[in-house]
Amino acid sequence: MADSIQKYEQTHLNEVVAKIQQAIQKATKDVKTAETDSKAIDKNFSNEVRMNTSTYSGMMDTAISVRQQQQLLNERQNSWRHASQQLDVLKRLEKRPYFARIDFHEAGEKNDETIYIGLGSFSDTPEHFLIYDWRAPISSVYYDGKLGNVSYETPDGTQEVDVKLKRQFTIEDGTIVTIFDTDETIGDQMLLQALGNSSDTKMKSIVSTIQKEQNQIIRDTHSDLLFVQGAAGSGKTAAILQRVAYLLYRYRGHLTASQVIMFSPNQIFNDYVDQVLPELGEHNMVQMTYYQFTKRRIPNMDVETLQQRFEGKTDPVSKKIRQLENSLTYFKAVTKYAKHLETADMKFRNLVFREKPLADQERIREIYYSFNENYHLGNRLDATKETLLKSLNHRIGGEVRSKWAEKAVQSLNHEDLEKLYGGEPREFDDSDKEFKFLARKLVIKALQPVRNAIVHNRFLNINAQYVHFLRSVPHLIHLEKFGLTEADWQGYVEETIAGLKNHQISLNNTSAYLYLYDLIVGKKGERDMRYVFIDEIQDYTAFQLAYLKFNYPRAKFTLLGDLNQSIYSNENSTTLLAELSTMFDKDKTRVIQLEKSYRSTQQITDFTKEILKNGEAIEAFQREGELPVISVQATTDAAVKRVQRQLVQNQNDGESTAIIGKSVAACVQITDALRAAGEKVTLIRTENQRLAEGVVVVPSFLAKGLEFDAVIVWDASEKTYQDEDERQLLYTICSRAMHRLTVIATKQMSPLFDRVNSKLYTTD
Ligand SMILES: Nc1ncnc2c1ncn2[C@@H]1O[C@H](COP(=O)(O)OP(=O)(O)OP(=O)(O)O)[C@@H](O)[C@H]1O
Repeated sequence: MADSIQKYEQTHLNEVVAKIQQAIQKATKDVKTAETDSKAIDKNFSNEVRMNTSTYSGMMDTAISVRQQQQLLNERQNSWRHASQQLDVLKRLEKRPYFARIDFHEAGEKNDETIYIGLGSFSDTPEHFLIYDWRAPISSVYYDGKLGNVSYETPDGTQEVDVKLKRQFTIEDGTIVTIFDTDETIGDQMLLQALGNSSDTKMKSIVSTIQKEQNQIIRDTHSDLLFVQGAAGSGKTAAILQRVAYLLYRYRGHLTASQVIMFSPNQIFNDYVDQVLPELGEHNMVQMTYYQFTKRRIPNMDVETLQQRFEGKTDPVSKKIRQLENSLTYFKAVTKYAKHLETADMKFRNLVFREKPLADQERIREIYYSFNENYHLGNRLDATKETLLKSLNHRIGGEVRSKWAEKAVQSLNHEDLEKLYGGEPREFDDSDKEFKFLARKLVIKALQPVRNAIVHNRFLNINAQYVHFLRSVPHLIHLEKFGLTEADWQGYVEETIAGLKNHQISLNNTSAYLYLYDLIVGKKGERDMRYVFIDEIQDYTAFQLAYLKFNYPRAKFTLLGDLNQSIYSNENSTTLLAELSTMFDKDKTRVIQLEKSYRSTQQITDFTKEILKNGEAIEAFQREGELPVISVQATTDAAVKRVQRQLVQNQNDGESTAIIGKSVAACVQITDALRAAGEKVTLIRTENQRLAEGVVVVPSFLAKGLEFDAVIVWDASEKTYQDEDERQLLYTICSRAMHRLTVIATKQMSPLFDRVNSKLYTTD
């Protein structure tokens, strides 16, 4: 790059930085003023607001003045919040004000325009922007096209511009380090530089190098369902995190981070991505795993964990049963069954008071079915509750005259009496009235648990109801279409009942159980949630997706996945796609395909994609590295030694390493062996652990979505990976590596590598 350009840009940068610094000074003052103002108001509050509650007008005055002070305080606090947010943005901009410049000509305008793009916007006068936020409509031009005519979307419609220059900068502490002029979407050089960095325990934002297809994902505002199918490492996760930031900016004032929820594969992944939005100056959205989403609603059950699900039964009948439970057919069966409950078969529990039924199941059933057919499940239940509460109130009179109440009043001590009288006047005409007063209070208190039980639907027998549903399945679904007999199913139902008795429930049953409960109580879902993101969609079932859609009825969905990375191999991810298309309006569905893989070197991507049978479409990003190594050792001991040698080499080359085993057991095996040999490694056993620095050992199902400089695949032997349907799992594991991949086996390599061209790896 010519020196004159470098000089020009550095001078411009210096001017901008100087203005930012001025703004920082002013913002710092504003924050202080707002702080002092708040304190002063607080002080005033105690000095000036006189509490006068002796007369009605005095009370009014006091109330008005409290309110005025409160309003003042709120205003000051708002301006404080605003000023400190502003200061935050400015401080971020001071270090790295922008990363790009574009020059363009807008149709109808006299002159060309130059704008600089950074993490936030900055202007010295209201109309004069020195930096544009990367999410501003015009910034889209930087990501979207080449030089020449480019269109971009604004809230007022599509605009055309003629782009004349696209320039990228790397800036460190106020100094320009590199400048690239480019006519590519985002010049490869800049991307190369970004991708050359080492892995980290936290994911970083990618705003300066967002690719064209990723930009489409980020800025889509029309689709109700945005489905992103992309190869491992194609930046799906990166793109959606920037998408959240974009949406928060685009709908500022109407959308908050709490109205955006992201479902991620496991807690480790949540932890891995939780810095991206703060780095972009935004609050994190709500983040959850599907397991957490369901588990919080049935705290007294042990819901099947990721590990149990991963290591679950693989016999043919269990597989078929899972296929059935995963399907939309099953979801519809629950819906149909619930509808049927409007006319018959609801299960109730007795409402018990003092060991006798206050209303027994029969009576409750009578009430429940006494309402006409216009009452649907939710309002039928509400009406039942109302009737039950009324009869509870009628009951009070009777109980006041009961023996137990009389006895209870007689045994009240002084302290109890004080409590029962509370602040109420104690003058009674006669002792009978006083007795009734006290007895009434005692009865109401004693009936409170029953009242709570009614309010909280505890008279529903949801467990029995669910079992009844399971038993009804053969009447609702043609089992033979799923290759199952009635006996297969009944066997499974018995197993589930036994589990429920021990407070154990599978994730599939949890979904159906909760859905049935929601229908019975007429739950309408969280209508406030506006955007739902689901990462690694291939690991969800159609049932779960339908249930999430039911839970967030007004939200737009962004689903990301790679049908080649389905790790619960026995579930069929292509059916998922077909079922998905029936759930959303076709006109409002958009599918975006990402084929380029950015995570790994060309050598690693070329190798991993050959593990797949249909991996041709995956395109490697041209970044050179060494060939993957396959190493088959004669004994386990030798294999462990081979791992140790690799660790030394990785460490010498500054590559952080993850050893990925298939199951927890395999990970424990290698961890123990390495520790016995004096190595320091961190074993990640459960999803609630955090990623640590240094060497980590991770089971495959927890490595989802993560990446590491170097990956050692532990025990890729024939005995470990044999099944055709483990191909995708192996692909997922290998595709976690950014720069170096070592595959280690004992005795015999897994046949799943047979189709990989031998030129694509070396052996030792
Ligand atoms: N435009 C980009 N600029 C810079 N880095 C990028 C870009 N796109 C993706 N990356 C990087 O590539 C790596 C892989 O991205 P990401 O984890 O989002 O992929 P993914 O599609 O979610 O992968 P997987 O399906 O394997 O979980 C990350 O390190 C990410 O930062």
